[in-house]
Amino acid sequence: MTMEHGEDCCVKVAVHVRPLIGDEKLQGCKDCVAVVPGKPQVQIGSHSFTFDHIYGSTGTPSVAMFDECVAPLVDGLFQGYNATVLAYGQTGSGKTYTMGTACKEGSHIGIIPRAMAALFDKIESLKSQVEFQLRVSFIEILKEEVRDLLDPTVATVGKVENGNGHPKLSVPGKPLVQIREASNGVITLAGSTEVHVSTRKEMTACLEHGSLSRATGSTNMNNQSSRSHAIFTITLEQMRKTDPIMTADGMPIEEMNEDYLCAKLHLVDLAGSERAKRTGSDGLRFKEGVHINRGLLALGNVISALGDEKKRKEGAHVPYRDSKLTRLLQDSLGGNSKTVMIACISPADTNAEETLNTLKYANRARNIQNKPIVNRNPIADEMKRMRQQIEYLQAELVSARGGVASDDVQILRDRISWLEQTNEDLCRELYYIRNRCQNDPYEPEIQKTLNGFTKSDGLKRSLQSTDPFDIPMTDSIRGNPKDIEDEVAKEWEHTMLQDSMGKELNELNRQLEQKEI
Ligand SMILES: Nc1ncnc2c1ncn2[C@@H]1O[C@H](COP(=O)(O)OP(=O)(O)OP(=O)(O)O)[C@@H](O)[C@H]1O
Repeated sequence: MTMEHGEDCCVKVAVHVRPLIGDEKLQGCKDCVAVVPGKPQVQIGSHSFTFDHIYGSTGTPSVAMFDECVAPLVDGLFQGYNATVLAYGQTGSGKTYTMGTACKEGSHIGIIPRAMAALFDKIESLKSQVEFQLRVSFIEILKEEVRDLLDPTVATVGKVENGNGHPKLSVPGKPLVQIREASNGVITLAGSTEVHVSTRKEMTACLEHGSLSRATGSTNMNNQSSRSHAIFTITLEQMRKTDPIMTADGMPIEEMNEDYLCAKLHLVDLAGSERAKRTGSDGLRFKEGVHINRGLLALGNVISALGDEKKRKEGAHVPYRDSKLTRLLQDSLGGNSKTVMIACISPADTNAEETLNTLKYANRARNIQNKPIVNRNPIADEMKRMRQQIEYLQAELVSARGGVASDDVQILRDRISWLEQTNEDLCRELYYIRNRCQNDPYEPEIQKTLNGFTKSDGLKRSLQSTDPFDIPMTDSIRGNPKDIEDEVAKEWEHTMLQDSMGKELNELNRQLEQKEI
């Protein structure tokens, strides 16, 4: 994916102060957090911090949080910008409540359900001009393992209160989800289920289904404590028709085009930082706590490295590889994403030390600079760049040779025009085939056949989206295997063609560079 508006933009940090809750009131805890009226400033003891927004307590009412912090990110998705919302805080401070990760019908509405509503409202208003495809994935990082919460081969066997945090039965030998970094630096998850959804109801079902599979357990600090970091990701693909550009006398300069954009929204509910003494954890809970704290420490180190202007200018190493969490959030922190961190805090005086730590952590995150970019078809962008380069070279040559354009450059120019046209056709066809796969009852068979091919992981994953709520196919409703094989072969041929076009472009680029010298 390529850069269109590579302007730096800081990670925005909001603080959400929850009210004192039942146990804290029973223990006679006092409120030790003060919000300065009319300012996004919070005080605890002698410490004072300014953030982008403060919600709850005497700050802005929590209901404004979505509109001010998250709605602009949802809008940005439609312009092709990736976004991340990250809830951070001590155990029991309200992260899951704020994100709405454990959403149930009729319960408090958190950020994720509201983001879904905003997304579908916008799709509804644009669907006459733009074609949309939506996919969701939901994973958790538990003890440094990435688990697929939408895995259709995993049977949820009911929530185990005070249990071992694994209320799931997985198929033995099934490989865990792998974190991969593509050559362009984009982080992908190999082997995680991506579910195609077309309604808000379907998306909510994915959130609820995945939340049920998430590892939770009871500790002294929270009787339903999340024992893992959970990431719910919404991928929005758009195919938009752009009008032809005309000259003043009505001649088209550029033909009507199809613009493809793809953006991801990561909604992250981190596990809470905790102290074994206070959570009363031992055995398995203690081990989980050690992993949670290790991941959060690694995240803190990444935030420190990115937030320190001097280190950033010196190009200091950012330790993304120290944990799965930081590796997965590589794009969200210091990368290609518009990011909002919501620091959740408890106002109770018994939590004052942890609250102060959360505020210090969040304060450092404010200094992180990201470079959000518009994510569109990279080959088309590369061609646009080459076309400009050719035009420039041609003009140079024409003036140097007294008005006669070089044959070589003309040949390159024709070749690029052909590649541009072919690429556009392929993209369009690929998009429609994917669309058909999604709506076609034969899809599982296509996927099965696809699995037989040895091809790049990226394509495989993009075609392997499996709906966990699908009813298994019976033999009688399966498609004609010959048609399916033809379909798959066609798709495979497209991929190979695009691949070879990419290589050819690189070669053309190299030739042009030589000519420039
Ligand atoms: N803003 C709020 N208003 C009212 N109650 C809240 C609020 N935030 C959190 N709570 C309550 O506080 C308790 C702890 O919240 P929650 O489970 O969201 O914490 P958490 O930070 O996700 O904890 P953990 O890290 O242990 O998973 C819950 O009972 C929740 O209902």
